Formats: sequence, structure tokens, C-alpha cells
Amino acid sequence: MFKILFYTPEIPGNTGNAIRLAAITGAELHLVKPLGFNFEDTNLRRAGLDYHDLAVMTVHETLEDAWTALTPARVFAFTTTASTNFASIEYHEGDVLMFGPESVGLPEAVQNDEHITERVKIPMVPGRRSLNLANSASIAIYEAWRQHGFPGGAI
Ligand SMILES: C[S@@+](CC[C@H](N)C(=O)[O-])C[C@H]1O[C@@H](n2cnc3c(N)ncnc32)[C@H](O)[C@@H]1O
Repeated sequence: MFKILFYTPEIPGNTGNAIRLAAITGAELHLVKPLGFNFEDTNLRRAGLDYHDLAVMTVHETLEDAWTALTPARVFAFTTTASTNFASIEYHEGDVLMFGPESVGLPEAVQNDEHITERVKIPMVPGRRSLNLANSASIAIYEAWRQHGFPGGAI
């Protein structure tokens, strides 16, 4: 199964949406602190609806803790500054799909971390800044899941 990694997410509604995404796709959701919200936040609870108990979510105190828990595994850093199309990757079971915080994206130091396998970008019309964090994670996880025929999914 695939793993979604949010590095220091700030906006509760986005993580709430990701909780729902994880519950619906069977992906694991991993969050690296500091978080810009607490788990009682109304916007987070509302976005996650009644899916909170159906999602597998882990909160890591530090990025190092996340690497310890998640690697060895391939890690794809989703960033608007990459030049590789995310859809050109053949995703493998256990791959980690990593996303940056809403305000600034993934810091350079994190993008260059030794654990990062490749930096990838979701295509956009030129001149546009970025997708929403939760939307990016949805697009990415559905592409990876689609490549495998949606195992565990049903119509
Ligand atoms: C709102 S965006 C961050 C905006 C930030 N100013 C930037 O340019 O990175 C939040 C996260 O969504 C992901 N993201 C948004 N648009 C993306 C794109 N076109 N390709 C890859 N990742 C994207 C990245 O992980 C990013 O860190």
C-alpha cells in the first residue's frame, strides 16, 4: 500500500481531507510535526467527516522519526519546482508520496534529503502557482493506485 507523508501541514481542513483520502484509498497517512492545528479542530473534524477511525494515521515528532519508520522505501517529493512529471513514475507498493506545507512547500533541505528518491511535479498550466495540498495528495495517490488496478478498491 502507498504512504502519504505531509511535512509540517498547517491548514486543518487539508489534513482532514487527507484523513478521508487515506480511509477511502487504504493509503497510510503520516504527518511530521509541527502541525498547524490540533486534532479537535472543527475544520479538521468536518473535513474528515466520520472517516477518522477508518484511516491509518501516524504523527511523527521529527522528520528523522518519519524516516526511521518509513524507510527503506522510495520517497517521491512532490514539489512545484521539480521537472519530472509525477505520472511518468512507475509507483511501487510501499512508496512514500511526500508533500510540503501549504505556505512555503517543501524546504530545499528536505528536497535534497538523502532519503528522497526523486522530486516530481503535477503538470499545471504555465503561470499558475500550485495546487491545494489535499488535492495534490489525491491526484498523486489515485495515480499510484490506478497503476496497480486499484487493489482493495471496489466500484
Ligand atoms: C499549496 S502547495 C505549496 C505552495 C508553495 N508556495 C510551493 O510553491 O511549493 C502545498 C504542497 O502541495 C504540493 N503541490 C502543489 N502543487 C503541486 C504540483 N503542481 N506538483 C507537485 N506538488 C504540488 C507540494 O507538495 C506542495 O508543497
